[in-house]
Amino acid sequence: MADRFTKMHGLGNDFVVIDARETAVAMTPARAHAIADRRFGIGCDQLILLEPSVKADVRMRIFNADGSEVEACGNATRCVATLLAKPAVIETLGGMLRVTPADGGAEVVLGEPAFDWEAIPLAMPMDTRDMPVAWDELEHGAAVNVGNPHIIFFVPEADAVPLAELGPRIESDPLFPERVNVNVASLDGENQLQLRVWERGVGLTQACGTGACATAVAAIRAGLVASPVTVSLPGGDLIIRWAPGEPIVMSGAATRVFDGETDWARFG
Ligand SMILES: N[C@@H](CCC[C@H](N)C(=O)O)C(=O)O
Repeated sequence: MADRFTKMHGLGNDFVVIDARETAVAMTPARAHAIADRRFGIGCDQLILLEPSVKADVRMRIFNADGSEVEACGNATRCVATLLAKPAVIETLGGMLRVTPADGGAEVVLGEPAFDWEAIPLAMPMDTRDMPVAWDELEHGAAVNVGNPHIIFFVPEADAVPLAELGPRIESDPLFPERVNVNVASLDGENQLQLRVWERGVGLTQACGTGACATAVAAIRAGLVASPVTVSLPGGDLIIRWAPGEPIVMSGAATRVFDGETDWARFG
């Protein structure tokens, strides 16, 4: 039997989106991992499963390429918003997201960021504005949870950081009981940041929407920039708006690549 999916990306962060709102598709970490595999599967950074929701217009489940099911994905949320093609509320493990499709992309209203060490979560109490931590040249991170956990390092030159080496070490450090997404950012003009992200459960990606949100929030909190902030990632730019006590708003592009058919049974 042919099963349908849509291949999409948000600034090069790519997804296999399965619309299971009418016909259920069983998903397990092993199956998601097999589908995401770029050699033997379809290939993607995240697998996105759309299911019916009793609380919102749709429920969006997010699986990283390693098969782990996670709470949030900013770029995929914009992609799903364009598929829904009208203003909607999307239920995720990380909270309810309000989305509005816009020309070539979408605007997403995420919840308010969390800063308490327990909410990141961290393994021990710590000031999340300026953490007394260091992994080689990456020191004094800031931690923010925007539905999923992030650590952010502000550095003179984001491109110069050996993130492929430091990212996996930090992601799996015991300080982060649920692992962490690792962001390195540098100031790139007034209210502009350059960002690279090592994503939990994936590795280096072309863009990370929640990473852009967490980094902009940490930079605003540190007084480095003012909202709105332009965050430039290897795959393109996102605009992030935020003020203390308010939800984060992210705007950016979303791209439909192709509609495909397969047989989910071949992925276990
Ligand atoms: N690419 C995403 C983030 C996906 C989830 C992340 N890897 C995690 O494990 O939390 C984005 O655009 O936000």
